[in-house]
Amino acid sequence: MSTHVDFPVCLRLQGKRVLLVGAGNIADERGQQLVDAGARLRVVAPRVSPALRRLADEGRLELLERAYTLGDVHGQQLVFVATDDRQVSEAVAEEARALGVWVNAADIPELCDFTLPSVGRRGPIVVAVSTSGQSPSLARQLRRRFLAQVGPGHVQIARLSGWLRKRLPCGAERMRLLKQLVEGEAGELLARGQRKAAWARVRAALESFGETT
Ligand SMILES: C[C@@]1(CC(=O)O)C2=NC(=C\c3[nH]c(c(CCC(=O)O)c3CC(=O)O)Cc3[nH]c(c(CC(=O)O)c3CCC(=O)O)/C=C3\N/C(=C\2)[C@@H](CCC(=O)O)[C@]3(C)CC(=O)O)/[C@H]1CCC(=O)O
Ligand SMILES: NC(=O)c1ccc[n+]([C@@H]2O[C@H](COP(=O)([O-])OP(=O)(O)OC[C@H]3O[C@@H](n4cnc5c(N)ncnc54)[C@H](O)[C@@H]3O)[C@@H](O)[C@H]2O)c1
Repeated sequence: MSTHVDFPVCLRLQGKRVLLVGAGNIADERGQQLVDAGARLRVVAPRVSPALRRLADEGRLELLERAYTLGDVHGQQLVFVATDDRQVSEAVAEEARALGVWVNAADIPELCDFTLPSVGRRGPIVVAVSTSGQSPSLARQLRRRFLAQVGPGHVQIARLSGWLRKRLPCGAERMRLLKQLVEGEAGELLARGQRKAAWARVRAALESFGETT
């Protein structure tokens, strides 16, 4: 039995050049997620799903309606392949590897430099479950279960924390305050949906911000 474990990262794809080869069922969701993440996406495929065509019409991705050809990976920073032709996936992965560009081939682990976890989102919170390639079905089931535990209060805490970290100078005092926001009373109140009471606690904490530094 394989003992390897995959290493999780969260990529910041804003403005990055990403190639997606294939534009069918699987590519559909990938394309949407990549565009949402701000990637400069180029899609290459002879058959194109209506959703990907719509994104192209809206100018959110570049569409090349033709088969993959050697050279397509050149200049790209990340590559996804989701075709129904194993030989094409192999050719794309080979070109990517020759150029040192990371590649994911849907459902073909041996061609993957990275795999995709099962992902769910609530605002800025991302729940991602990987089974290191052992059971994608289990990854999906666990992801659904974990995501159900993330409530609107958690999203508010994350957003509030993000807002505060932009405005308060970093340092021990800010760290204490932001930790308190999650672990203390304000966090509990927000998680229970008691926004007004939570805000009162946050305001009080903000008023005393800096007093102990
Ligand atoms: C999580 C998810 C993300 C995504 O694709 O977006 C994803 N597969 C999903 C679903 C899914 N895929 C498959 C089934 C059928 C049941 C089953 O096999 O369990 C289901 C379940 C379903 O469809 O319900 C078949 C399958 N998948 C792979 C193989 C090849 C092999 O195992 O050798 C085969 C057999 C093909 C065959 O038999 O021919 C391989 C991979 N699939 C991965 C990711 C990577 C490892 C993830 C991990 O570490 O857990 C990895 C290694 C490479 C990659 O694709 O990146 C997505 C969940 C979407 C969601 O959350 O809704
Ligand atoms: N991860 C998952 O959850 C999952 C589930 C089902 C299937 N799959 C696998 O994903 C792959 C794609 O499945 P699908 O349902 O999206 O297939 P699909 O038939 O809907 O789409 C295939 C796409 O590949 C394109 N293509 C074919 N030859 C090409 C070439 N030479 N150059 C560029 N593009 C080319 C087609 O134009 C089409 O857009 C299959 O290998 C399938 O086994 C993955």
